[in-house]
Amino acid sequence: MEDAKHLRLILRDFLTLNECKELEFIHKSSSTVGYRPNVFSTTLSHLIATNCPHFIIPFVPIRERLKEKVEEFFGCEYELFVEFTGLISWSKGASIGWHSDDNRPYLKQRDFTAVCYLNTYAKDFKGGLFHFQDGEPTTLVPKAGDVAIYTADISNVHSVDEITEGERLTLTLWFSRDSTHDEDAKLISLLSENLLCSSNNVPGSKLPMLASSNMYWFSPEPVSNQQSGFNICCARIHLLGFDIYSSQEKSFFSDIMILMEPVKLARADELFEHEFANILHLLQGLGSQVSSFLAKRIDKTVKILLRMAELDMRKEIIGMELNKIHSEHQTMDVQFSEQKDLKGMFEVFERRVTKRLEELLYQRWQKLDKLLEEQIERPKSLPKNSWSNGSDRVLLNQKGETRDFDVKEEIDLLDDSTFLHGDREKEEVDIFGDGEAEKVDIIN
Ligand SMILES: O=C(O)CCC(=O)C(=O)O
Ligand SMILES: [Fe+2]
Repeated sequence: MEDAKHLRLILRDFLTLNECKELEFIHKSSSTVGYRPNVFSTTLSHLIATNCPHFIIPFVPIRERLKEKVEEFFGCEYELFVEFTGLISWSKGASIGWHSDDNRPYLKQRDFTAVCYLNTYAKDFKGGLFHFQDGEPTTLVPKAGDVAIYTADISNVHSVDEITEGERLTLTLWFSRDSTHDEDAKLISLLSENLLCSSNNVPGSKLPMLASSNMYWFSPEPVSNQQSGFNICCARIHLLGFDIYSSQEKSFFSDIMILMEPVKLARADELFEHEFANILHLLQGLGSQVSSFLAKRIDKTVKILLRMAELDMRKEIIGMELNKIHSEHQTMDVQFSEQKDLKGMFEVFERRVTKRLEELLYQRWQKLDKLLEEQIERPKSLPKNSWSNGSDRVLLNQKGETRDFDVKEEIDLLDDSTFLHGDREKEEVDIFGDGEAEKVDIIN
């Protein structure tokens, strides 16, 4: 970095692994689709908007420490302002070509960048190496805890290789000398609005808001050989070691209605009491809801929860794998004791467990995917005799005239077993029995 033309600073182990894990947990439970394909982000304003402001707590000391480092390294005479803070994850297929971080007119306020790596190249993902176009170092290999700090201008043009496997996670901050771009000011105003709107007396007011319905992941994994979409929320709930319980359905995967119906959160044989509006809501509630059962300090709890969840999931799979190996090879003990290279043996076992973990999750996701497709394809028909004639629904025909809908006979002109008395809002039917198809909107 000693090159004055390319001011940059690489700090090793700036964050502890626990800090990395904690931020990862927050991202996994709260992220939303990002600014580009295969990118997810969790911004602080998103956390406030979804009623999870407590998740900001772990960011605060990290932001402060980073700001001090940046001010010190660049010899800033005046205080800097954090312009943006976000957790950003890139999954397979994401990359970014040569650019500087202030390369748009609306980004000119960005003076310095800090990228904290929250997970590790080769261990958690493949691809995703960072390169500077000029000067030293040329390539950075992301490692959990390390930070890269550089100026946001053209003296630090950089790129990131395409992710080829796994998910790469960073905490990215931009700093500005311009106080009008102070992220804190925006956050404080959002927080005060949020406080004004929520009442502590209302039960459940501390619960997260519904997530946006675009929390969807279109996985480019070759597993299903197609760009199939599956719900990242389910995947993430399971990755975090929890289960979903629906009072409507005994078995979670028996019906995709779970996306639309109230659900509860479960872990092992513990069922948490609160009922969430749907699975998206539950995912957001995961951190805050469970934490209140266990401890007051959210940051500590999240760490504990994360570790428990990981251990549980691993333990379960290790147990299953061992049983399988045992039944496959009655002579397992002999085989193992013959192994001299214990480390090698452990690595093989680890790989096997990890592979099994991935397979299991994919199986679940694929099953869910199939159910989702079935649900979409299944016509929403109701048996004719399940509704009574003389309905008081109001119809709007193509001419814009409204009239009461007095059902005599409903003819399925589309031949798709879909009748007006499904919950479709538009249908083409011969509603008055004169052989003429009418396009109608149902008003209520
Ligand atoms: O994640 C990184 O290593 C850098 C990302 C980057 O260049 C950007 O978001 O502008
Ligand atoms: Fe960049």
